[in-house]
Amino acid sequence: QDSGASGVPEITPKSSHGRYAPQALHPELFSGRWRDEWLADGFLKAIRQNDPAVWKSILTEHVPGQVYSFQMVTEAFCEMFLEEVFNFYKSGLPARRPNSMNAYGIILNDIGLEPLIDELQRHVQPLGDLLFPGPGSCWDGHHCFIVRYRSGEDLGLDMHTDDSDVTMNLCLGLEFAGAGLQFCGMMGATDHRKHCYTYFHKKGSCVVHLGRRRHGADDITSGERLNLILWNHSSTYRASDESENPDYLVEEGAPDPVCVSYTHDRDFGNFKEYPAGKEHFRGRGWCPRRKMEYEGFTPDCEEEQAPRR
Ligand SMILES: O=C(O)CCC(=O)C(=O)O
Ligand SMILES: [Fe+2]
Repeated sequence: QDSGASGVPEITPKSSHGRYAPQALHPELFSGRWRDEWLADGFLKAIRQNDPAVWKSILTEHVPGQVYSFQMVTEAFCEMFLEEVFNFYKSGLPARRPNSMNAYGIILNDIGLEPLIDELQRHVQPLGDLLFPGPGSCWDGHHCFIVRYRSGEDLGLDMHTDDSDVTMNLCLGLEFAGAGLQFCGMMGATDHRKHCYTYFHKKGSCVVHLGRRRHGADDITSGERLNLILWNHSSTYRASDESENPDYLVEEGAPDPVCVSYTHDRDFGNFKEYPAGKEHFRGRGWCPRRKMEYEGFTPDCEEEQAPRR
């Protein structure tokens, strides 16, 4: 966790489970039932008819077979949900941070929203089956959190892969500029660090991708952005050989600068300047894996520490 970094609030490893709901502004969010009027028309129709052709009709395919988006909720829902999130921040109740990379987010299960997210996962399960049979099938768990970006706090998110089988990333608002979501290759593929697509968030829209696809968010250049991130887990898939023994191939060439990660990469500094406050990551990366380096690879640091993975 980044708790040592300056300006980052103290992280309390406790949750506010059960303590927040009684002071909620919108108790209907805590009932575990999605109201029809919260959902975008097409998404509601797809849930009701549950026909692959209807699901397909609501999707935009950004990267063939890999990155999709659809309108998930209404703008009114986004506003109401964020009112609740801001009310939680105001309550001063403790919230664990979603992961080491998001210093200002909150885990939704911790504030009593698990039933709502359980139902959301049931609603999107047919889409998982349709788009990504295997990682998108038999979901039996999730990790769901809010990410928040604004001036003086986090602005963007370093390149990474998710601890998720299929990720859904829903933009809730507010108003912002910048913040392209950059997609690169799959973990372990020859083009893991080659750019493939830049997605621009739209309020109420949800982008869908495999957790193992490298991605990261450009800095916002103004405004404030909050997204709901749903990491869908399938223990059936995780027990499969494909998931347990994934291929890892030699990188095909030098990475695209947009795809490098200061947290994970051994050659970041050859392509970009380490951001202020992140210099301590130099020499601590693991990517590319040893013996899997592209021709001409050199680390950005003479004294690399032992690989962590
Ligand atoms: O900020 C975004 O849109 C990306 C967030 C993300 O990739 C994550 O939290 O894992
Ligand atoms: Fe992510």
